[in-house]
Amino acid sequence: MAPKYRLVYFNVRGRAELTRLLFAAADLEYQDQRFEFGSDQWKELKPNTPMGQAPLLYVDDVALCQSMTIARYVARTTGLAGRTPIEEATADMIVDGLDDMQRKLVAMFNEKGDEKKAELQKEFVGSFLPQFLGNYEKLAGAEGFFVGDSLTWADIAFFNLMGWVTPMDPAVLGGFPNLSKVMDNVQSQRGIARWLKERPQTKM
Ligand SMILES: N[C@@H](CCC(=O)N[C@@H](CS)C(=O)NCC(=O)O)C(=O)O
Repeated sequence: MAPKYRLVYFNVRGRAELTRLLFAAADLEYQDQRFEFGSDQWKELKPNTPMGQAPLLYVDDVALCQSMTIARYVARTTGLAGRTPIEEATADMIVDGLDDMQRKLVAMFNEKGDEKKAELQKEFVGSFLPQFLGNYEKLAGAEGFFVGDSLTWADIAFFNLMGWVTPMDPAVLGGFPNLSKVMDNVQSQRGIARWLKERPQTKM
């Protein structure tokens, strides 16, 4: 019998959205259970989770935590992790590299001081981002896939993280044709296109 999947997270995109996109891409049924931050439901569940944090993915009775472990597991289960060990490692490299950008974004968004925030933004937009995207542009093929000639979780993870960046500058990928193609490939994938239309409108 096929396993039952239940994803538990807060009512935001945050650290669960990559997994939701993967389920959508594979058209794999799962329960998308959402709590409010600080809710009684979460307070009750927290002590009974492996590390006291969400997201969690329950695969039948097995509880997995750590967002990237969960996403990688779903990518493997759905054939989106790469076809060979070297393809899998290449996809992992792209995904792990995104963490550098994510840490910068989180630091910037969490910064409370106006002056410091402006300084971080200036460094991000003026220096970090062009260099980062320049590297990723070379890693994406002209067909718009980071690995081989078909969609993997690397493409989906890139698309997902760019959701934080494009609201700041919608034209940010203007000079990056391969990366623009990655974005098109992901958002036009049937299951993902449907999820993007129907997903709850929440905070990032
Ligand atoms: N490294 C973990 C971090 C998980 C994490 O920080 N989760 C936060 C929400 S984004 C959380 O569970 N906060 C509620 C709490 O700690 O009670 C992952 O990637 O899953």
